[in-house]
Amino acid sequence: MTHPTGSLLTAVDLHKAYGPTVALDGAEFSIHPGEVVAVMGPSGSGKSTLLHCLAGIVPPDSGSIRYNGQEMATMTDAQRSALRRSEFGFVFQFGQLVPELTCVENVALPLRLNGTPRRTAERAALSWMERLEVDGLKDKRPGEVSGGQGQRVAVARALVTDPRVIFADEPTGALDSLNGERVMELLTEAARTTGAAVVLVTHEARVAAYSDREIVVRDGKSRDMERAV
Ligand SMILES: Nc1ncnc2c1ncn2[C@@H]1O[C@H](COP(=O)(O)OP(=O)(O)OP(=O)(O)O)[C@@H](O)[C@H]1O
Repeated sequence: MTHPTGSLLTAVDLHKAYGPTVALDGAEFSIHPGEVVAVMGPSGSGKSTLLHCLAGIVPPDSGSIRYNGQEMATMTDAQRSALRRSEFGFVFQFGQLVPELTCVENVALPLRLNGTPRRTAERAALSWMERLEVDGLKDKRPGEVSGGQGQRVAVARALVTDPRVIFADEPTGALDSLNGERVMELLTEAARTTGAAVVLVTHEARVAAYSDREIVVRDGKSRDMERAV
């Protein structure tokens, strides 16, 4: 298997084991700029491991991952973490907002970590919070907002650096269906306006319906599903 051309992020023949547990067993992946790809599959099939490998958080035991044509394994740790800070955005199941910071400080955090001055960072953060309809919560702390509101704050934080790829691991997993759908609508709409690609891990067909394409992971192996509609 070779890397497909024209893709932004590709993985070929990924293997990863945790001790005796095989998490990835020859998984493949590719995503184009601006594409929303849902990674589906049963619990324990290797979805999160695939996402962590693609994002350069966990190194695979073997196989190849390329971002923008560059082999991830040949990057230094510093290069990989710079990539995560500037090119990638992350949304997890439980927002993982910093409880001590206000919502606007949380959204501004990735820019602050990249060295952007506070005022500029918070101005950009607020404009993303407006788009995610949570600007009214700017001075509240994560403990004072609802689950759905917190996830929208987390989506704003993932988008604030204008990433090329957004990794979303069960972003609606802790939400009721109405809130979940709103988060998905806002996330995919925002990604389409900025041209970011979205890697969306979910086991819910309703959430995957927001994607352009689905990949099913089973026992660490992946299969590309052509969407009928
Ligand atoms: N850090 C780890 N240490 C040990 N085993 C792990 C670790 N991470 C994942 N695993 C194991 O690897 C396999 C794949 O896990 P992974 O979390 O990738 O699956 P998943 O499809 O995302 O599951 P879920 O839908 O339940 O989140 C599972 O058997 C899991 O127990």
